[in-house]
Amino acid sequence: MSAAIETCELSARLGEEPILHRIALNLPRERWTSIVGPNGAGKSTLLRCLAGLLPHTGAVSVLGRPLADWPQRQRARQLSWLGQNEASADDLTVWDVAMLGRLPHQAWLSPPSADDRAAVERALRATQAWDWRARSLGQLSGGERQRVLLARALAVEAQVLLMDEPLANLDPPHQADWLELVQALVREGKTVVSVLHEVGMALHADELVVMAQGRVTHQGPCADAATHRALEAVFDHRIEVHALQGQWVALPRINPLKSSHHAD
Ligand SMILES: Nc1ncnc2c1ncn2[C@@H]1O[C@H](COP(=O)(O)OP(=O)(O)OP(=O)(O)O)[C@@H](O)[C@H]1O
Repeated sequence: MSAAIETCELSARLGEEPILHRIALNLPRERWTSIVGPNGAGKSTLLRCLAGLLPHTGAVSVLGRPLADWPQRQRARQLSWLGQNEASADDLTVWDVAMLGRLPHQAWLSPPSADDRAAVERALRATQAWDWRARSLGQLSGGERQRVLLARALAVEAQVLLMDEPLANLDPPHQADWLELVQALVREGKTVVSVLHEVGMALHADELVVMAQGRVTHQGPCADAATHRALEAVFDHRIEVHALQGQWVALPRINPLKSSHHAD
């Protein structure tokens, strides 16, 4: 299957600091890929490079075309972005925030079309944010706000969605909703690439990219034993991957000596 995103010798710096080191990736189309790894591994930096938000060296191509060759608006229609702790205008209404996702579809200063309004409604309903559409973003809780930002990313109706920590602040039912949403997007033929700290959630993806110290240490299907071993290794064997009721789960590995006082 052809790649949604390919990188070759991708390197990036933040300030003077080299952060990503010659990353080669091939992320399949119509699949969900999760990027995991310890704090500071460079996951967000990689995702920002894939989105064209950070200067880098080496090559990145999206849907078979080098990132730099895409006209900006066209790229913004094909590549949707949900960032981590994004600053957004608190006084905008939820409806207006979601409508920002339609900007790449709109002519300069023209009002939203019926298609734009329909896409925004679908997106707000999909994240159960529709009832808040007249409220301002600043009046929402962290998790509610995250669902509105997710709706904005969905409203783009892009072919490829890049999401950095999309589960931040979401309670368990809404995390499960997010999983179903991503699976539905993939069934529709979209490609999703997410950075996730919740390893158990990441294991629901089709593919896993494991990162440490600015490098990819493993890429493979989530169901593969080799992927599980790479995951356990990158987290210093402080987690163990097990099968449970048809799902993969990551359990913390607790040192019995250190925790023995709990049993006293
Ligand atoms: N402005 C900066 N200048 C230099 N180094 C930076 C800068 N911003 C971030 N870094 C460093 O870059 C590295 C990669 O950061 P990045 O946010 O990509 O990691 P991450 O894997 O997403 O981490 P986390 O899991 O903690 O979110 C970290 O070691 C971080 O300290």
